[in-house]
Amino acid sequence: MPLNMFKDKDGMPRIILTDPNGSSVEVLLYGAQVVSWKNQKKEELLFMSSKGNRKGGNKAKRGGISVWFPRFGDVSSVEEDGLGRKRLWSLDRDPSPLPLSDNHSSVDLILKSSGVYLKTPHLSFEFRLRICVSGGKLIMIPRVRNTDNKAFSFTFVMTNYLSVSDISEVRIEGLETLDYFDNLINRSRFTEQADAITFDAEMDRVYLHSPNKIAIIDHEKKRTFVLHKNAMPDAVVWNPWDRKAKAIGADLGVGDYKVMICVSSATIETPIVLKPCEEWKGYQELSTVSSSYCSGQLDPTRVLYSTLHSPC
Ligand SMILES: O=P(O)(O)OC[C@H]1O[C@@H](O)[C@H](O)[C@@H](O)[C@@H]1O
Repeated sequence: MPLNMFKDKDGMPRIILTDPNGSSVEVLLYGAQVVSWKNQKKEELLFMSSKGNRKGGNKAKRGGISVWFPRFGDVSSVEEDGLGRKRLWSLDRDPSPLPLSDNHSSVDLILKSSGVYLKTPHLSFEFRLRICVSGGKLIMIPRVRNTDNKAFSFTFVMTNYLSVSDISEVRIEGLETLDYFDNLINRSRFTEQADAITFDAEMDRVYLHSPNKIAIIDHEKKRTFVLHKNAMPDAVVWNPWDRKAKAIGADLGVGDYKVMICVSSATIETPIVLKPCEEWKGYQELSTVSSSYCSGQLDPTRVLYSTLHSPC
């Protein structure tokens, strides 16, 4: 299936995957960041910042999908915090044993600790990421292997910046009644009381033990994103709203917060622990359905708890 690899104007290797129905995904090898996901009609489904690159040695723009590994938001270890997004990945020439099926386009990437420069070199891992577009769905399968002779623990987040028409018209279903840490109130723990999550101010929450399907409903666009995940029990919901967007400044446009929502697959509360040679495998699938699937018509048992049929 078509895979087009080229260098962009900054000399950065990029890959474009196109599936038979015309959907496409674009990936930067720097940080293994997905910077575009387009449907058959060539509409962009991911948000990318209208401003320049991030600060602090990260050569990528804010937006798309990127992975936080081996630490998420860990101020005690700036070097390890989001390490995977600050390095150049390689094509994985030996991606077995994941099976492949027809009608998809995929790429396998790898980041090895042996190729990663650290001031405090004590990590030993192989991080593989399969990115696949199939029937318009964007599937990402991360795998982390401990290549050390002692146990290794890590937290993991797959940050999904979704493009929405107007954040005030967005509703998230699947997180109601869950406990969450509120990052805006010193990570205090609360229980969600609302029927669904809606937005009228900054939000930065880690929902715990979330179901494996979450619906992000864009009323104005009459489109619902379905986030389907496995082995990542938490979900981060983030929108900076106007004040934080201004404070972020350099890599986020002032009005960008209105047309984006971050809903991320995560494992934060309980870090993953791998014994020597053990491997962890996650799964994330993003798809869209039309508004017939929107609020009030969501069948929670069918939608939120249905099983996965991965083509990748
Ligand atoms: O830095 P990313 O991956 O774009 O994540 C989006 C945001 O997610 C939030 O949860 C964090 O508190 C922010 O600091 C972060 O910027």
